[in-house]
Amino acid sequence: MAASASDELIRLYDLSKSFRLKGNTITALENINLSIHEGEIFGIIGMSGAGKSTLVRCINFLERPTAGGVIFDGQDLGTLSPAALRQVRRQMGMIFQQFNLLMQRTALQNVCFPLEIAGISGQEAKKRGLELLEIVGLSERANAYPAQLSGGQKQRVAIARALASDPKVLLCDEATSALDPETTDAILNLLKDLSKRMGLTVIVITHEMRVVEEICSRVAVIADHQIAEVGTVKEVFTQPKTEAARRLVYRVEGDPINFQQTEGTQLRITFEGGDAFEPILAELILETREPVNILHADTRTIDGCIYGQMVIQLPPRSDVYRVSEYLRGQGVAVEEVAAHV
Ligand SMILES: Nc1ncnc2c1ncn2[C@@H]1O[C@H](COP(=O)(O)OP(=O)(O)OP(=O)(O)O)[C@@H](O)[C@H]1O
Repeated sequence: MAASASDELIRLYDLSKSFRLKGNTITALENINLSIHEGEIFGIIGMSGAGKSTLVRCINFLERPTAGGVIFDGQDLGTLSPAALRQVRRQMGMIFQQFNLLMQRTALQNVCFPLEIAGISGQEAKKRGLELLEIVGLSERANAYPAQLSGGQKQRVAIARALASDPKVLLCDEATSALDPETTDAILNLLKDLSKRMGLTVIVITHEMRVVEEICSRVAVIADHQIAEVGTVKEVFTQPKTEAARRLVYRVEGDPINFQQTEGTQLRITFEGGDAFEPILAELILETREPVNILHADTRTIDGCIYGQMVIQLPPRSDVYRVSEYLRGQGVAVEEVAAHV
């Protein structure tokens, strides 16, 4: 669904950021233009050093852009007084890879901290803090100290704390990068749920493609400090247009496959949104009685549909025509990439 201009929560315009370091100028971001809509989960991906963290810190003006600016909910942050900027920042929660909890305070006290700073009374802050811990599924650990919590639990506390000021957007800087895959899934589900239930806009900075696949609706690829590509996750992950996006999405440059030395015939199968490949291959083997060997697979499941490529090998003297026709009949594109007898 196309977003209307009124859906826009954040606009970055002509934004550049450079740092001065020992007489040298280091460019972190160059001429970034980006619009983020209310209620969406937006991913920002890029190689290390591309400028992702700087971008997120410019969004909430922890870093002031060197040129261009940020419009948040209709207000140009560069024009605000320090007090007005502090007010706006309260609408932008942030979570980090290392959680950044206060170690001498319990989970509940951590969540209450921003409420107390905002002048809310102890009793009221405690009540709200407990509600927030309930929302993130951690009520029973309210009195535990961070050292007594697992990584996933610490991140839940950090999320509850970030939600305390009732923000419009949650900025997540590599928020799941220190977590194991199972805990990552649990945190991603929580973020998805919060976005859906509270209409929260979430911006996810990550180097993990699967995080973007799992929760984001749109994604921007940053390369060499600029936006290389922006689009829906489906568009960017299935048909990356730039080399930078291809490198990230496929994790390789150019054509990743070279199995010229392998015996038999190799077929490249391209999936463009059909059902999972396991049943297709199982049926293929049953139907044609050919022993198919998977040489390479780089596929992704998005919205329950499969995209990407796979190279299969058939032994010498196989009925390649029959196998190809069977696969085409299942709606996948097939192309012979090598044949050796
Ligand atoms: N405070 C700073 N002073 C000087 N240079 C900086 C500063 N912050 C970032 N940079 C530089 O800006 C560039 C972008 O850094 P940034 O941390 O935004 O990249 P990143 O994409 O988040 O990388 P990573 O994934 O490794 O965290 C890098 O060259 C970095 O060294």
